[in-house]
Amino acid sequence: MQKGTIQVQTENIFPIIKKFLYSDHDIFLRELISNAVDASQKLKTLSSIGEAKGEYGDLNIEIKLDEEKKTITISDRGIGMTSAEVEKYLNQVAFSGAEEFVKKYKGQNENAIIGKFGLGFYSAFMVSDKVEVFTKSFKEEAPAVRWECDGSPEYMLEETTKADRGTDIVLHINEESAEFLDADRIKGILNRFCRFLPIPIYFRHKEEEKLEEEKETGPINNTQPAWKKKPSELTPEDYQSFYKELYPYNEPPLFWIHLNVDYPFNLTGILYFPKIKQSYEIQKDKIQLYSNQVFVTDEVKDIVPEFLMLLHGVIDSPDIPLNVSRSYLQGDPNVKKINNHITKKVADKLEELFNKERKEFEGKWDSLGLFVKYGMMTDDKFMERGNKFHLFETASNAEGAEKKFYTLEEYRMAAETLQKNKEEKLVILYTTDMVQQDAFIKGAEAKGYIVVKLDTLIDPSFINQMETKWNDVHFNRVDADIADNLIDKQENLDSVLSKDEESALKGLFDLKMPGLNMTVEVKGLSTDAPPVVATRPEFMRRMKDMANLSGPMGSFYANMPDEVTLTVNGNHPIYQQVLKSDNKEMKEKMVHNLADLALLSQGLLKGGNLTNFINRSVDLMGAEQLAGAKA
Ligand SMILES: Nc1ncnc2c1ncn2[C@@H]1O[C@H](COP(=O)(O)OP(=O)(O)OP(=O)(O)O)[C@@H](O)[C@H]1O
Repeated sequence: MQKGTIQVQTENIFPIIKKFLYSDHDIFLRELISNAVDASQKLKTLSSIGEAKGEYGDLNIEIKLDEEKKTITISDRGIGMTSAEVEKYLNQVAFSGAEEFVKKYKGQNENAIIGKFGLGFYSAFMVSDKVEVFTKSFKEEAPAVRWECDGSPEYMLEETTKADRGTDIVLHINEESAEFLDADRIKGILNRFCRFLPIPIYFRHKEEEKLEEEKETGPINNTQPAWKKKPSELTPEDYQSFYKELYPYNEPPLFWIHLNVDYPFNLTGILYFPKIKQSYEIQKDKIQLYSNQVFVTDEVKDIVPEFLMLLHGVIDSPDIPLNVSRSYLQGDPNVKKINNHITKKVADKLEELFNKERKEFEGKWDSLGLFVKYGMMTDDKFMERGNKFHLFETASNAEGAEKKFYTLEEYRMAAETLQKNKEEKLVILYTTDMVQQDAFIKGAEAKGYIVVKLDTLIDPSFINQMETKWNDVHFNRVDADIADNLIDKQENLDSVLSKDEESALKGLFDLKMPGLNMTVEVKGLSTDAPPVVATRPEFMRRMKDMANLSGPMGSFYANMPDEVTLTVNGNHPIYQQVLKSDNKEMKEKMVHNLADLALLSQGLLKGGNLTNFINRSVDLMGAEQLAGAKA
């Protein structure tokens, strides 16, 4: 037997390491199993080049929990270690690593440290009072050895007997880590970190002694996950079922992108576009990051562009270290490259779908639109690509009307002659609510304008941003003005009324209503246009919309009265009667009702104003009936 002192100067590194790593003790299992996987794969490689002799048999890794003895054992049938290798790798490499760690980061901020350092083998001491290693090298002449250490720099190394090649790491779980003596807890960790490891992993614990039986039920991991296969080997069903494996409760994805890069960095993975019905359903952090099939994290913030966090799936890159942290990733040049690559691939895929299967693409626009718009807003490179396949969906309530989709260029071509304003900008008319704004949509369509639907949560910001990015385009909500004025061509419209009649009419509409700041104008619209149209200037309405969202400016705008323009249609026949009538009270009531009806259609008639309208309407009905009875 050999006793020795591990070559470190700092006497008490373990308390420090324990403290630093406190936040995620679970990873000890990932680290030790990763080592076991490495050892198994090294054996495969050595055997394939003829350096390890004979059949290597099965290379299964076994995790055994013994609640009574309070141990967790990780066993592999990999290359194992000779006595000299144990000295070298466990006493020198692993522990000098630990010492370096302490020297470098003592006294520093905890978050900055975790992730900059491979935790490796000594992470075993986060949860153990004592660690034993039984190992037998694949080199046949080498005897098996047992190594033991209680976390102090003293260790013990002796020859032992071990039937099989490989390594057993026995962790004597310490008092504070008793939680890991629970089978469900261990299963949970295995599921998280080891689900797609390339070597079969079996878990057994004392109460389920029958390992053979368990073997029949199969390993806990899928050793050949879809992303590791060639796209040509996979059917759409394979992709779908892999998605189901990752997210059992989700609806099937819309489509996917298989990533496969060798140069200048190594990356594989599958990204899925999920079905999203509403923007509030969006869940970020669904993409899982792996390093050689070892789960690293599902916080992919710095690897995947912000807007693509809406995607689901898996990214695997050995160029990303196991112990990633935010601060580490931000400084990593590979991460930036990976980021750009993913953005490009996603744009390629969308463009391809758009070009080859436009109908299908349009059918998925409800969900796709969110990614595309979000991407165009946050990433100028992506916007350049997106300009080609971003779609506007038409809004039409007309009977039998079919949904149409326009790219920006197509919209421009179709609307250019009618929808250019006096500054030569293309005016895109949109609705945020097809039901509420029905009358306005119909009015605009009657003039030959094309109204599109921009009714999702991100559309208001999308509109604002695209107006600055597409510099010859202006957006106008379809109810921002009467149809004649929507495009702002500054054409003069005359009514059939004389100047005197117009000002008399305008006077009648000089109504004072709390909470509303009204401007009245008399115009000559067509006779079948409504008698009064209430509109809200685009700018003010946007301000109000923003007010609902945030900040001190928000509450400033929220408290401002609603700006409304009442456009009185001088050509409407009803005014001939109104102007002729001597009944002042009746006239005033009618005019007020006409104004209220217009406000009602804009959702601006509230509170006392609404009550007055109801009462007045009841009054008017009575009066009319009475008038009818007299005659
Ligand atoms: N199960 C095992 N079988 C054979 N060798 C092992 C085993 N576990 C550890 N080793 C040896 O001990 C060395 C040190 O392990 P450790 O986990 O500390 O570092 P690492 O695996 O090299 O790097 P990392 O810090 O990324 O884990 C390994 O490189 C390997 O040579």
